[in-house]
Amino acid sequence: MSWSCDPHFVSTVIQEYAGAEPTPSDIMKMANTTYDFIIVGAGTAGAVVANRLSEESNWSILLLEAGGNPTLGTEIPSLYMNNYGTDVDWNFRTDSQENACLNYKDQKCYWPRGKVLGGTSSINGMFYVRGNKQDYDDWSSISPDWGYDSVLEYFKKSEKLELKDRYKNDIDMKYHGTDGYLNVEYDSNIHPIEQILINANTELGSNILDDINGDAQIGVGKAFTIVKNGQRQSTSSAFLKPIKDRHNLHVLTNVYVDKIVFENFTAKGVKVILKNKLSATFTADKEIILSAGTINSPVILLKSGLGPNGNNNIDKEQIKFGLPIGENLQDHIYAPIFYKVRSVEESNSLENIFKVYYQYITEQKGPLSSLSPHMVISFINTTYSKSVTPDIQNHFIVAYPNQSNFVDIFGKHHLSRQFYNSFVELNKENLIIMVFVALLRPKSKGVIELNTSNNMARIKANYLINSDDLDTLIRGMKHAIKLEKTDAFKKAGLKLHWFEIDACTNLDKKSDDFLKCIAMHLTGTLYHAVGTNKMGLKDDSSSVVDERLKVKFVRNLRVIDASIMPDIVRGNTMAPVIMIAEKGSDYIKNDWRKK
Ligand SMILES: Cc1cc2nc3c(=O)[nH]c(=O)nc-3n(C[C@H](O)[C@H](O)[C@H](O)COP(=O)(O)OP(=O)(O)OC[C@H]3O[C@@H](n4cnc5c(N)ncnc54)[C@H](O)[C@@H]3O)c2cc1C
Repeated sequence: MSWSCDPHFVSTVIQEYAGAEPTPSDIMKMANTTYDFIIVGAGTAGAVVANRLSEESNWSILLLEAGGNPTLGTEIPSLYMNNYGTDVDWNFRTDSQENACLNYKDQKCYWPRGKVLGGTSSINGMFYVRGNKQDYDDWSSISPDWGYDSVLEYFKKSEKLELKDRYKNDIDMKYHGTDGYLNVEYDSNIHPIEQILINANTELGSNILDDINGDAQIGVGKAFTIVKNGQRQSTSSAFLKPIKDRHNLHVLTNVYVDKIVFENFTAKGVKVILKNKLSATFTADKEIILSAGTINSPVILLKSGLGPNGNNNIDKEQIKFGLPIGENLQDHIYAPIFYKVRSVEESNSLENIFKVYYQYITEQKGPLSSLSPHMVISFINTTYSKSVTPDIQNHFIVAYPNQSNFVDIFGKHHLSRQFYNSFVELNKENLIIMVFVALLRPKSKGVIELNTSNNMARIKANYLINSDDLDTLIRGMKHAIKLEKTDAFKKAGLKLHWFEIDACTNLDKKSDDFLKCIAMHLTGTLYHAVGTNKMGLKDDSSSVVDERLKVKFVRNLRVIDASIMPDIVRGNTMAPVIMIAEKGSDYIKNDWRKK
């Protein structure tokens, strides 16, 4: 194909991180251009794939994103939860749950997802955690290529680890890269509250981990984050911004991809819908890569007619295959345990707010620039303490007195008024620590379906439908309750606090039934949904993509994002998605360089 460069659309228009929003005449012009590759979704994975494929200067790449450009809110680390419910959030809600989220409006759980360049890496909590070695060794039954030793090289490839001097000797660089695009930071300053949490966890038997992504995972420590000089490093800022001068990459924002267009079982292009409802088709000579995430990648495949029963509302001429698209949905849910201590520390006084913003604007330092004091995490195994694979992960979230943004956040989740009001009341004169006790390997699985009334996703999360999951959560909650008896918590005056939940009021607080009730009513999610386009062996009828991430039964179509995970990893999911994107890009390069 002859590739001529249109200066209006070259990726230089990203300027900082800005993609171009096409006008109708741009679209007509571009729709007549055939690209080598089209990537759907400039999110966590899509931005990485766009970078790696455009390294081949004779390939032309079109990256399409439904959302717009990053905002101030997406760039300031400690404001990340303030993005919930804004224009940069898809704002999904699950179907009503039977066993979970019972204290939320209509028993629906809220699922934020990034609708912006960088996708969910632009609105997430920035924790850089890779999971357990065993996770990947289990995936190696699909192909040895996915075993830990192999994927470690891809984790390292994207990473640029920044270490403060005093930590240099504590980190084994065998596990880390220093030349990648993604700045990963280990904040060496330990906040006094973080120190209390580390001390309390060690009293309960946890080892201190200097490196949660190193040799061992079980223990307690501070997480690494994707922050650089006090600013978020989304995959947009890390992987797109530095290559804005590459002329073979076009990045378009506010373009919604509706479906894949096939000819003779071969993916040929994508049909898109613009903000003004205009539609157009872009074509690709080599491949289409779906990186629209766990919810929307399956939706696009379902709308394209590849799902179970060929899916109802598909044009008659579309091909029908019956792949198990949308199944195998897994997520990390948590039950919260609350601690309180009376405190006069006032973070919300006007004077303090001015000081904090001024410090951030002038120096990019201070409370807005990092996730401290929320950075401690711990991994435990609740049945066998010497195990190397955890079943519970704990996050520790701190609310200073009168911390109004937590209240906003509960509001956006549609938690009940009763809970919301009692949290505000308690938070007036108390610092609150929320221990999010998260289940790492849920047996309950959900499904993403196509809602034919609006052509959007229908999320059947099915949380806690397998009773083993509740049992594991309860063991985790009991562990978190033991923190109250530690010297570290006693010295700090931290006391367990149970919020009144009507359905649980009459239960004995020491009973499993009470803990079950709390877990089912105050369920939260770490927002780690994965697995809806499962990777599997060729003859595995429960899988959608093969070990090279190609969609089965068709040609020139791949999925590269969180949806391909066969089983959820035992840790946060962003770093694994970036690894998957690095690896998937190499598969594409190897396949097409040969031709
Ligand atoms: C609030 C929150 C906090 C989190 N915190 C952490 C954390 O601290 N650490 C961690 O490891 N993980 C965290 N996660 C999870 C992690 O961020 C995600 O698992 C990961 O980013 C998913 O990457 P992805 O590429 O699969 O999808 P995404 O990053 O969501 O990318 C999908 C992209 O496709 C675009 N898109 C979707 N549909 C279309 C369409 N039809 N047409 C065009 N474009 C489309 C989207 O707008 C988006 O840009 C968090 C998630 C959330 C929501």
